[in-house]
Amino acid sequence: MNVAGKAALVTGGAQGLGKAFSKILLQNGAKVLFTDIKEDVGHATLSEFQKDYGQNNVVFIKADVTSQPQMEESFQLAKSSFGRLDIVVNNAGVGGEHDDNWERCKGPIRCTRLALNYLRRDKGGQGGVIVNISSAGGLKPTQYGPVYSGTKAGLLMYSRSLAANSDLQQSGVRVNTLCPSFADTSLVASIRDNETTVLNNEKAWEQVQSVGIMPVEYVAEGLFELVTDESKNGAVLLMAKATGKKYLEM
Ligand SMILES: NC(=O)C1=CN([C@@H]2O[C@H](COP(=O)(O)OP(=O)(O)OC[C@H]3O[C@@H](n4cnc5c(N)ncnc54)[C@H](O)[C@@H]3O)[C@@H](O)[C@H]2O)C=CC1
Ligand SMILES: CCCCC/C=C\C=C\C(=O)C/C=C\C/C=C\CCCC(=O)O
Repeated sequence: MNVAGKAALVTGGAQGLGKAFSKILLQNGAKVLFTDIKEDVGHATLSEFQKDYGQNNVVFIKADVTSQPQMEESFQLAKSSFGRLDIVVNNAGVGGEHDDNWERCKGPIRCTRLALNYLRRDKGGQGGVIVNISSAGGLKPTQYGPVYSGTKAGLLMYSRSLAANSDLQQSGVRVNTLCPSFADTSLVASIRDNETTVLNNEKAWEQVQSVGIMPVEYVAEGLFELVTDESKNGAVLLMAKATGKKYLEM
């Protein structure tokens, strides 16, 4: 897929990986609507992007992926702003080991289901691609983040199962999963700063340092590949500092 002139919706795009994903799409000529719950950070990112990529090529809406009505509004706004929707990146997510963090899995599923109403050719769309942001922790156990790993594994298998659906394939929609190891964002910094509820912050931070931290721009290259390479459906791309990009045969 050539993303020039295409339209994307990215959740949690105000900062971190979501900002890097939005940026690489804009740099390559796509129009991007990004959502976030952080209104001030979202508006600052919006100004930066509008200056660099054009006033009409980027839109921000304060919207929470845990809210069905707010996400319905976000999808409608993307369609009315750009006249089309081709790419959806389910990125928004939080750390933390609370029981209710199953929303980390439910939020992207909610948004994937909404996305299908806009992308499917048999629903008036033009086909397209959904990329769900899981984690390396969705593929292998993270001893200090069992709820985190469990929710990310759930999202991974949801995405793979949907991608295997023949009706969806015929309707022109691809579904891929990106599984990064640690990247340089506030989510990872919150382990170091003791601001998240992993099971043991000190030991988890030691693990982060031994595994290594990737720049967000590098992870965005993986996202871009999953969006643009039309041979990829049901693909699972693991990215880690030590091993680079690796497609998994599962
Ligand atoms: N940073 C890392 O090492 C890795 C992160 N991930 C995943 O990447 C995604 C992005 O994480 P980071 O950029 O690291 O974190 P971050 O904390 O820097 O950025 C996440 C953004 O999502 C927003 N957000 C959180 N909950 C939201 C909600 N309910 N609705 C809308 N927006 C919401 C936040 O306000 C924030 O702007 C997450 O799904 C995370 O689990 C996956 C693998 C590695
Ligand atoms: C440790 C739980 C982290 C909770 C949330 C904060 C950051 C999230 C980062 C990621 O999603 C990356 C997660 C896991 C990295 C992959 C492997 C860790 C295990 C390493 C090993 O045992 O070899």
